[in-house]
Amino acid sequence: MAERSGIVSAENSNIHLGWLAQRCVALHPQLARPSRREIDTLQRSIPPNALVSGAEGEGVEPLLHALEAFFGRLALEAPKWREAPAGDVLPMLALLPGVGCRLIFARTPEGHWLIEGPSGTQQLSHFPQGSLYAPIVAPRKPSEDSGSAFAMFKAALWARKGIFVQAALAALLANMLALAASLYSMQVYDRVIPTQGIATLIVLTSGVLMAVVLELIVKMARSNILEYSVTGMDLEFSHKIFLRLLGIRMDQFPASVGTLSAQLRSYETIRGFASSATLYLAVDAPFAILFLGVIWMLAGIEVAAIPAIFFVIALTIGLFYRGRIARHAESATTASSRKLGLLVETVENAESLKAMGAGWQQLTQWDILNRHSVEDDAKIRRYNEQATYYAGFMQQASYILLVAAGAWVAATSSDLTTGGLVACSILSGRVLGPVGSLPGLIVQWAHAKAALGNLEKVFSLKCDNHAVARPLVPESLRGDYLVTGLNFTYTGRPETLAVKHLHIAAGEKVAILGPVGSGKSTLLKLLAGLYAPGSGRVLLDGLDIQQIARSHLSEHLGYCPQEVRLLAGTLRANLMAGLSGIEEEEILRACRTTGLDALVAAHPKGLDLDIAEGGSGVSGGQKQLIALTRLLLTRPDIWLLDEPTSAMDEVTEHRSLVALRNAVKPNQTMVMVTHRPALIKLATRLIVLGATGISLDGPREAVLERLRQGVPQAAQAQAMRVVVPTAARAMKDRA
Ligand SMILES: Nc1ncnc2c1ncn2[C@@H]1O[C@H](COP(=O)(O)OP(=O)(O)OP(=O)(O)O)[C@@H](O)[C@H]1O
Repeated sequence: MAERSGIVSAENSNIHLGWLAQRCVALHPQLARPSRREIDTLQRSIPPNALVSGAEGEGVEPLLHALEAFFGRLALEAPKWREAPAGDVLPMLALLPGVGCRLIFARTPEGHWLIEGPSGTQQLSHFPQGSLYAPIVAPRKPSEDSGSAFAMFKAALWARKGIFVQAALAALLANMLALAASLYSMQVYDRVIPTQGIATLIVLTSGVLMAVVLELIVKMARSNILEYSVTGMDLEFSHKIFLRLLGIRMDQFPASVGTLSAQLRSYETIRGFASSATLYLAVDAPFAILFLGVIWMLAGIEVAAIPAIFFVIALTIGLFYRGRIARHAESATTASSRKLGLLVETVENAESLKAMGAGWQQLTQWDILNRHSVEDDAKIRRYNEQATYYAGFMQQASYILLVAAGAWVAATSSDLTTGGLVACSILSGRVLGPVGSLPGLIVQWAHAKAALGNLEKVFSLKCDNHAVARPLVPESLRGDYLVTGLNFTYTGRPETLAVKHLHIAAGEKVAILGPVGSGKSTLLKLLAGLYAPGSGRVLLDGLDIQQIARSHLSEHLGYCPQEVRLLAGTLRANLMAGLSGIEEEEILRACRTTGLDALVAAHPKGLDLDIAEGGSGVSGGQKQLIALTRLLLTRPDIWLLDEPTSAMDEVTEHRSLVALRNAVKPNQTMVMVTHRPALIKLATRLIVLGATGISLDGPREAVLERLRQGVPQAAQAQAMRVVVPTAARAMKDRA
């Protein structure tokens, strides 16, 4: 990276990431525009003095980091900063001290630079000293790693092909140098001992020692090169896999958290295989042919044939064990994933298990799974040992037979000298050496293959904005929903929801009612774009919601889940999750509105009170208060609430409803799922779900009246028993 301390002067107000994003997308329409919140977060990470004079580069690092993240978010190639503009790679991004962040578009025939900023275009004859420039380059082809785990690994290896070529060259050199040792022995036996040539011995020994030292250096260098690239791959993989996890569409999420985490961790096994020393030994295997060639030259084909035959036999035995080892490795990997799943489930539900006295069931399952994985491991170990013993036996037998054949050739003809025989015996060890490492390699390969299969399962899950090349980022969202021909089914379940036609106009306040399990939450998740319908469409403002960028939906849609889960950290961090630039006073104001201030005031740490993973240590009602307060802080355009007050007492619920009533603007759409009569008061329209989809839909009073008169289905009537009379009474009271 270029020297940066030269960047001085100017104001941060001249760095407009919003404008820059717009221009970049105009230049490369295939780029996905980041959401306003993402841009805002990056903009805030740039200190005010990022390009300010006298600060001697202070603030420049965060600016460059922010721009790097910005380029990454746009899927542009990382900026490669230069100290001079280049006419042949325009347009370029320019950080101009005293001017700001600009785009250089062209150079006029008079030699002036045409630059563009948020307030328009201008010409500059020269740039201020200390400016930095980076070309804006979109990737030549979309990243290949989105399809499968294998494609991701392949792309990462391909990107580092230069390093592997270097490693292969180092292997070639190391093996050529290894030849020197065997040829040295030959010269000592044939030339030095018969002639007592001590001077020759000293020269030869010095030469071969140098060769051996060189071999060591080359091997160390090779190992360092590979280690460096493996570390880089490791960071890349873990980042991409986590990103993939974050992108999985919610209806695709596997039911077992433990199994999913085990699958995600599989990459560690693959990484272990890629970085294993045994793999590097395998690189030496092709050189066996070189050594066989030298043996052939020194002793003839009959001697060279012996290590060649044993090489083939050892290889065949290794491959024979491959299938067995692979089979057990696969089932051991599956068992270990399921063990982790069971472990996570047990820890998460420890309280319920204890209360129900069902711990022994988990223990039985644990023991069964454990037995499977221990048996598989034992079998793999046994096969590995057997294969290793066979390989060792092959090496010894090859050595003995080679010496015997060589001695026979030497005794019956003058084609082979004693020195030649010694050299051949050393080289035969080199031929069979890599085969000795084969069993270990097979075991690691089998585990890596099973792990890859596991990871592939995660990669086969559909992501948000699945198959949408360029997710839409509309300027605003009004909240006009149109659902047509919708069908939704959870994997392995009967159809959960069918909605032929549903229109919710922008600004409507809708409550969804219905019996337990009728699909209310599912419908809300479909309206939030968290789930994609199996068939039919959910249109938001006339756009297919699945085509709107997920980050954009998260920014504009306030979704409050039925079961609130909190993140490990502080209360403040939970209230601010995904948000930035919110002042403490604003947080406290929101807390006062919902009544969360009581929790803040009761704790000596206030907003910094610690929250454990999943939110344990906070009551159900408090969790809902936290979720609601956070929702108020996000100031969404559309409100989707799934039983937001179900765990609250009446007073808290009343306060929350007042807060909601004040926060939701008349032109904003609000859809609530509820069993609570109090919440219905906020709605002007009620939708009742039955077993077959929407059974009633209309203005609140009309629907309540219908429900009181007689409900279409018995099950529905039961669900309405609580809601209807109380809500109707409440409305009568009001009237
Ligand atoms: N993740 C899931 N995997 C499989 N089936 C599910 C899943 N979530 C819900 N279901 C099933 O889908 C149906 C509808 O569930 P949903 O949560 O939408 O109902 P609901 O009307 O919101 O119920 P409740 O009033 O109890 O909250 C139920 O039969 C439920 O068992």
